[in-house]
Amino acid sequence: MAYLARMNIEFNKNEDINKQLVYELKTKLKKIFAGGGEKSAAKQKEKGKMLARERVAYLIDKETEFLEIGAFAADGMYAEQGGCPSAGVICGIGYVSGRQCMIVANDATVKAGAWFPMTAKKNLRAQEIAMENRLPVIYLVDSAGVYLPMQDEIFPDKEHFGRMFRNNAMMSADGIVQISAIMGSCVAGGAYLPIMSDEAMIVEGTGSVFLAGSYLVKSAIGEDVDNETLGGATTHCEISGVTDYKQPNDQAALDSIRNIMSMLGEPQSAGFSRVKPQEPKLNPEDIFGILPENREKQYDMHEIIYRLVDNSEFEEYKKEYGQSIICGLARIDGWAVGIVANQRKVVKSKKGEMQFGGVIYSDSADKSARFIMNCNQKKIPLVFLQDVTGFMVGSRSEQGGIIKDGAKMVNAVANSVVPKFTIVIGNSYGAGNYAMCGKAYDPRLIYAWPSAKIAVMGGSQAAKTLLQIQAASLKSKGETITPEKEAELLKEITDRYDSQTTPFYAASRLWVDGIINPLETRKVISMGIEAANQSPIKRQFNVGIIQT
Ligand SMILES: CC(C)=CC(=O)SCCNC(=O)CCNC(=O)[C@H](O)C(C)(C)COP(=O)(O)OP(=O)(O)OC[C@H]1O[C@@H](n2cnc3c(N)ncnc32)[C@H](O)[C@@H]1OP(=O)(O)O
Repeated sequence: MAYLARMNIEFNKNEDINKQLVYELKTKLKKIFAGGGEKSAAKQKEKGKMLARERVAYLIDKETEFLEIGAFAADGMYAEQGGCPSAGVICGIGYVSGRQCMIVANDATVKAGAWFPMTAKKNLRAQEIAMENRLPVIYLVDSAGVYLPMQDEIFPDKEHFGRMFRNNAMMSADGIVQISAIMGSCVAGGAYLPIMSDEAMIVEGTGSVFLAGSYLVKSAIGEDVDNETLGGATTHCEISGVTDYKQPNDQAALDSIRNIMSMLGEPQSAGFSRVKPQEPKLNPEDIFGILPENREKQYDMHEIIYRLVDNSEFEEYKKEYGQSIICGLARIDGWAVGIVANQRKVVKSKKGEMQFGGVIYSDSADKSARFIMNCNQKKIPLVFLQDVTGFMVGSRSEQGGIIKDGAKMVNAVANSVVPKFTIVIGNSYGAGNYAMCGKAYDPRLIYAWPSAKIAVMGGSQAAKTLLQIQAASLKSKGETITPEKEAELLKEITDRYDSQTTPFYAASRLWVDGIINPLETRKVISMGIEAANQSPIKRQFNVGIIQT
């Protein structure tokens, strides 16, 4: 009874804190959804324009989900420039006339939709998702081009603005549909994008598209001309032939896109297995009470898995072996998935030794590599549930060949041809982030729970490591570090690490596609597999050279 009472107290405490984190997430999102603010929104409205989020809401099918990508992009990154909510562009997967597509909508309330460095990263991520899944792309364009004060960070490099048009061309050649609506000023860099789409429509009176606006034309060649004459709907639909359809207002342009989308031919199918979806038998709301409020504490990851999968049924692979990672088959919203999840409670190794929770050992890496290969063989999409502190360190582990077993797992993850989805539940530290399909390993989608922490190592670990390096360096010069200086340094490093380890820090830099309420996890994975199912696997699964 005492144990149960203690469990209840823990459960309630976890529940309070995890629900509070979700509340904070919603509050932050609400602020971000306000874009560039009321004054700026009113200016757009005066021109008769809809706001970017209103356009997206009007475009998508009623009562369908919109899976937003990068809502937190750039959050807190450009304070000096007055901020750049959602990096000034709304991106996400939505349903238009029954078809899943990628929607990219510039937010003109944020510096006239000009591109900051994170705007480029986000646009390219949206295109990457579209390309991998062969999703049609709808661009609702309203952009002043490069954010001029930061041009050196946006303009010429491979992952900068120019890559967008390169991708437009490559996608078009690859048969991926792209439709654009010019719904505001599209200047310079902003001008190519719609015209490189398959077809572009333009809104009369508010839409304009030109390589240089009236100010630049005046300074470059001395011509006095207004923006409407330079590149308005009449110029481009009647004189230049640059745009394909003239629309009287935003609503008409969006209706026209819906009409075009309704006529697309059927997509191909990758043939992933799906049966009738079932809700989990165990209540997903319990996750709030099971997930410890503190990232150091243990819990049984099985309990989370049972609350994410259909009918709470999980076919566990090598259950008794390499237990610090849990592998197994299940269904999520009807889709067959192979789950690879870090176990966060202490487990026993095959030799009966205790293994720390959240740590990858030789046996668990070896098991995971084989399970991942199996899923590739069977065309089953992979889902990684991350709560990992890294690979096991120390002489015993090194002598046991942890590097070669870890390399095997990394190899299998990197070479997987089935789509991969990653949910960062708790810690995502060190090479554990890589082996568990962090952003560098091409997950089709990667989302974090508000409880996530992403860094090369935990704050206090990093501080102690750095301190030892510094102390050794001083010692080699015949100096010592005072206890006061040591304490000051420890605090400074821990604070910096802690501030950089939050899910918000990660999401603002697009290390993850977003932060979600744990209850949204099934939806994210299901929509992700539905998208991936439109892109047949082209490559034969083959791992590189692995050490046995
Ligand atoms: C990629 C390549 C090859 C090239 C490029 O992209 S170069 C970029 C060239 N772009 C321009 O020259 C556009 C300049 N902007 C404009 O002409 C106008 O802003 C507009 C016609 C696009 C929109 O006019 P609107 O009256 O609706 O909005 P503004 O009041 O003018 O602007 C709102 C807000 O945004 C700032 N802004 C606008 N464009 C840029 C930009 N390109 N870079 C930096 N900042 C920009 C503008 O200063 C204003 O800021 P505040 O709200 O802080 O005053």
